[in-house]
Amino acid sequence: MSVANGHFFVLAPSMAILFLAGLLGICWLNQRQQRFLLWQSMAYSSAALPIGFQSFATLDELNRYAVLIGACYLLGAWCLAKSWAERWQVSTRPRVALLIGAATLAALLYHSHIDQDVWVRVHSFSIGSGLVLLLPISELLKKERSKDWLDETLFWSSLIFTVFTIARPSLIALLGYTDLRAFVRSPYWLITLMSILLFALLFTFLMGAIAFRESVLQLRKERDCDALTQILNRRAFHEAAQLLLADRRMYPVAVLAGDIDHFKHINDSWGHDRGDQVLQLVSATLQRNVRSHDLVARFGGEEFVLLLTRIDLQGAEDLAQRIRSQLSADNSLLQGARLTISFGIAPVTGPDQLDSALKQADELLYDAKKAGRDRVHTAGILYPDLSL
Ligand SMILES: Nc1nc2c(ncn2[C@@H]2O[C@H](COP(=O)(O)OP(=O)(O)OP(=O)(O)O)[C@@H](O)[C@H]2O)c(=O)[nH]1
Repeated sequence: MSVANGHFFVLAPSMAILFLAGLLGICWLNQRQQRFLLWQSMAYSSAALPIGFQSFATLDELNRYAVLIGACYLLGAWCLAKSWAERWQVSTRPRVALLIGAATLAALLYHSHIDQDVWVRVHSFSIGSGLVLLLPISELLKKERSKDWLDETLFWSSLIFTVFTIARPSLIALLGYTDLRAFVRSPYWLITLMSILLFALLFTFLMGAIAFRESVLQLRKERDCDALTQILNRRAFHEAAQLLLADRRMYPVAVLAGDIDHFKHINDSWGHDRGDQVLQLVSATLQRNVRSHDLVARFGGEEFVLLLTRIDLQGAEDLAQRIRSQLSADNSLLQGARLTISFGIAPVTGPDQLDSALKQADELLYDAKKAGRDRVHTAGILYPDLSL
């Protein structure tokens, strides 16, 4: 690559990095949640400008603007560190980063205006940027890392890039490329450009893939979960229940239909917000009492459904009674009043029979309400008709 090959070719690497910056910026603008995309976009923009300038500059101009160029690269390194930190939820230690930046700029100033030495400048800049990148990595090492393969790849790529940033001048010197007189046409600059471009592509791919997966997970959660209580909604319950019921090892299975008693009265007396808190308390209590392979769902209003696996009807009834007594003992939300709930319980004998089991549990729940509420009615047991 040389200036003689035309302006476009010389500017191609910086344009490519600017293009990636734009791409990441657009991705961030679309949902404005994953800020690591924004920081990465800013990192690429900060690096693309000096790369473009250096592709044209003479050695004399490089000496004159060394501090400005260094400041842009350092800012880019800090933005990239910030994007990793944002993803890992760690600090970039801004004060330490500022100190490293100041020391690097001082070295660049000295070796560009007092004792001109391009090699020392190149080394100072590489070490300074590398140390800034190392800050979030060292913070991440203090806490437990995610075992997810994309996050693991991001961590190792970040570490390799940081080590490479620090050691790049020495590595290129090992190849014998130490002549920096015609800087922009030197093999040093070519190798540097190519490696920056490759890493920029790698990080764009990784961060893009992480952002895409997060968005899909978020959408799936919004589709499957009730917004207020964060438990399954009716549609997701049916989908998950069919999967569970197809596994013979899960039997015996019982379905519980639960309904908070006099919920309208709770809303009317304590307000709708308190009603919402009661719904959250009930769903938390239900979840606390079931096992990991059981299902808890809100079917709407104050109506909940549980699918309990590897449990007989007696066990399911004991569990419903336990939930009932835990809720009525908790008077944190309804001072001076008891929070009660009624349940109907029916067995499920196969995937095709879920709907009829739900219907039966609903009828038993209706009977429990009629019989005075705050009680559990289980299939196969005759209860006295208290409504008479
Ligand atoms: N706070 C709150 N209230 C809700 C929500 N969804 C439904 N409701 C209210 O829940 C109440 C349900 O009232 P009803 O169906 O009469 O039931 P109930 O008062 O519990 O009576 P029983 O079930 O017979 O004991 C209605 O007033 C709805 O407005 C919600 O998401 N939040």
